Amino acid sequence: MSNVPLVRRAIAGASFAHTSTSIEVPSMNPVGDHWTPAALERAGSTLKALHRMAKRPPVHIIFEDVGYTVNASEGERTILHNVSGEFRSGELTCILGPSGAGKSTLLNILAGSTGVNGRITVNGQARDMRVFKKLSSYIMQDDILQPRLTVSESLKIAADLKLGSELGKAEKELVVEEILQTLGLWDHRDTMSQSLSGGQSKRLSIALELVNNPPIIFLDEPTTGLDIVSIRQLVVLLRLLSRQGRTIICTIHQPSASLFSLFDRVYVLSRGLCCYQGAAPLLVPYLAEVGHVCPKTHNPADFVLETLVGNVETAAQMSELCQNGKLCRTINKMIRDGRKRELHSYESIQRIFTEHVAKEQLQKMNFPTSFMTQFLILIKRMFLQMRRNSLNLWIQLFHHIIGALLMGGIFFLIGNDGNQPIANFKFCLSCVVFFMYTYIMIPILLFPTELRTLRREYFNRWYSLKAYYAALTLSTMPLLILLGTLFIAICYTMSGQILEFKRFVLFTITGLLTGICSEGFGLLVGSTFNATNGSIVGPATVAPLLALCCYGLGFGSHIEAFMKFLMSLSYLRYSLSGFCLALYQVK
Ligand SMILES: Nc1ncnc2c1ncn2[C@@H]1O[C@H](COP(=O)(O)OP(=O)(O)OP(=O)(O)O)[C@@H](O)[C@H]1O
Repeated sequence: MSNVPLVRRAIAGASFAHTSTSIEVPSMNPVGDHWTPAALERAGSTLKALHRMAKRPPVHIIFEDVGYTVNASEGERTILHNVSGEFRSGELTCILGPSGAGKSTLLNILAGSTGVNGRITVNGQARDMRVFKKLSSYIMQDDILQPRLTVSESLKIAADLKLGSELGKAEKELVVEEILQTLGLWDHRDTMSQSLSGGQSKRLSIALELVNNPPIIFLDEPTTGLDIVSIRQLVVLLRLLSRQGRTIICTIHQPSASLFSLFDRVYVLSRGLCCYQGAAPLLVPYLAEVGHVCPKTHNPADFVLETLVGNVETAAQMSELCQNGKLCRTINKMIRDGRKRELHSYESIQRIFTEHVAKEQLQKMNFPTSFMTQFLILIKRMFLQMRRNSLNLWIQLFHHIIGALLMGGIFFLIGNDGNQPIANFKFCLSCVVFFMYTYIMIPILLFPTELRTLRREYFNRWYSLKAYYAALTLSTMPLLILLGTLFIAICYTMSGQILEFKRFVLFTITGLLTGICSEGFGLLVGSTFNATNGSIVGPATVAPLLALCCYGLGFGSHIEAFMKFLMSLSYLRYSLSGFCLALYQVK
């Protein structure tokens, strides 16, 4: 990291544009060491460097009378009752409240969920989701990282996808280095994501979204599953990032007293009502105003939650006092800091995105990179992960070899025996069943896990679904072709079929096409159901297709029109015909 200058004073003020008196300088750095001179220099320099890279304008969100209703089994249910509030750039805000209060719902709405009443403005202008999506990142509670990529590989791929041609290769590498340093992941840059600890994984999730330097970051329960030390490290890190002008909003469960004081702004929700909004130190006096005096030795965060859970009336009372979020309690110093001076107008944000791109182009350009670039990066990532999952490859290889040997053994040399056409037909049917079940079950079992990563990356506009689907389908193709051909080569020869090149190729193509169609069907099931339900729904759905594929054998031409229609829906029927024609069609 010789290319990153050491600027000690950055931590003390230069890069902390919004430091206010109520907030102390954190006592630990993001990697958990005490603030030794070296750590100060390292954090200061990288923050400054990140700041230099930060070309995004600060963003200030105001929401007014936001209501959200869902259709539940018991009828319409209001989750948010016309709440208001504001989140400012340069501040770390936490949304606090008892379980079921509506915290995640509010966060999702602010991040872009639709079907909401009320008004949301960004820097004083009505929010344009097209622009807002490019400004914000959402880090989910149960983020799944790419398990078989190292930390730096994951970040490089994120940089390639999210920065596109905005920066050159060398600059992207510098950005990756800086982020790794800032987030305390430099020493773990060559560690596989699956081997990271909970805190490190969370930091990597943040690092991945920091690559394109979004001015707004939403985090849903970022501290869940972490120990107290990791939680503190994470919150300190979020605070440091907010100091560079970012708007950081997170939901959180019961922060400790010391952690609570690290937040600049607290937004308390209960029963879908805003009960308090403002500076963390002003919460205790506010509670006293409504008759709930927090004992000196008590954690204010615990106290407010206990008060709200234990007393149904209190939520309404507190909500009335703060006008359901319209009134905000701030410390004078925070206002005096003059956040206005660096708040760009919303038009200026739009200008940043439109200055190089014509408006019509912008409408089409939903993603930072072209379809082809996304496809190439994704397919490379998929191949790399596949290559590293050698156990999976061995299992699939053995499955195909053992399956082929069994099939060849059962139907040994029946292909050349003119007395056994039915046995040969059964051989073809067995091949249909093998390709169908093998390739349906792989995506049903594996895709639900992958789907969580896909949701995060797609929601954060890394790539289009078209590019992902194309890469996913093509990435499995080489293995399918290789293993499918190996399977057919073994059982075709063992079962004594006619050794003609054309017949063998047609037989193989039929098997491979069956596998491809089954994989597509498996993806449909895998993206709709979880692995448990999918492994019931998948086989249960293809069983009728299998029955339809041999229905009508020996009926002659007397098949009802309706059954003919149903039979035509079974892709397995075409597979069976394909196998039989390859073996029996006279040239
Ligand atoms: N689509 C939906 N249908 C029915 N109820 C819903 C729906 N979405 C959310 N809810 C309900 O709305 C309430 C608020 O949910 P939300 O996930 O926002 O709570 P939360 O404050 O984040 O809770 P927790 O801290 O436990 O995660 C909950 O009672 C939840 O059951």
